[in-house]
Amino acid sequence: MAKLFRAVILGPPGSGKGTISERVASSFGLQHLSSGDFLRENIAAKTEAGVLAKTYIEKGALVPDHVMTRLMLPRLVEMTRHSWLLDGFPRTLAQAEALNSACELDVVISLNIPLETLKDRLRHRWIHPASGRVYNMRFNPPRVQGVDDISGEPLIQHEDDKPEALVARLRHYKDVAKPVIDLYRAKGILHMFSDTETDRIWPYVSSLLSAKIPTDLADAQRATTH
Ligand SMILES: Nc1nc2c(ncn2[C@@H]2O[C@H](COP(=O)(O)OP(=O)(O)O)[C@@H](O)[C@H]2O)c(=O)[nH]1
Ligand SMILES: Nc1ccn([C@@H]2O[C@H](COP(=O)(O)OP(=O)(O)O)[C@@H](O)[C@H]2O)c(=O)n1
Repeated sequence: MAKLFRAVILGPPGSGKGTISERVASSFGLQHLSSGDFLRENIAAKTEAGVLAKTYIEKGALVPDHVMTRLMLPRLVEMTRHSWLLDGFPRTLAQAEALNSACELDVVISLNIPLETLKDRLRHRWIHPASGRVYNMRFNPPRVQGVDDISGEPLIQHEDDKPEALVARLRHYKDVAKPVIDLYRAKGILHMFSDTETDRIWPYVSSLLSAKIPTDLADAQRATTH
């Protein structure tokens, strides 16, 4: 079997992790696992972890490490046979250490986006809750205002994208992320991208992954997509 590829994308809320992850998934065939989407699925399904997580997310707080790792590590075990890109997990040093003991990462992509840009984007972010599809009323608006392009269902704004929760989230992110970034830098797998536009970052991410993804894996993916 071809060697599997493991990547993580780090960045503050609104930095474009979800947007870039979707491009990675469609260009390189990696499975994209968004911890935010997975949490929202658990909240919608009222699982034990979901009910607990909801109380934190509504306050703009992080879900405790033991809840996150208990949710995510079993999900990763289900994806053992796939190459994947993790988005939103790990968020803290404790989560990064738990992930370390479960698997070895090949690449960490870190998005470094100015604070004003983040605030501006999140204010305009709307999602389709059933699918997790993300719109931005300016960057990628839906074809019909307020309505999902595919299902025709109404779009909503996350509780945690509303102004009250937003500022607390952005402030907290930096403190918590720094040791995670330092850990991956020390391991020599960190790749940092700084810009205000996803479209300018994407070509660099794409060429990094083209260089890093093992040729036999890329060949296998080409064979399945053509
Ligand atoms: N204006 C603008 N908006 C962007 C850009 N990249 C992503 N967005 C939007 O910004 C919001 C946050 O992006 P998302 O990928 O959800 O970020 P995440 O929170 O890091 O996963 C979404 O509404 C995106 O559509 C960009 O380059 N410019
Ligand atoms: N590892 C994680 C991931 C998400 N979360 C929570 O879930 C929310 C939504 O996650 P997300 O990844 O969709 O959103 P962003 O905060 O990246 O925009 C976060 O704001 C956190 O409250 C967490 O506590 N810990």
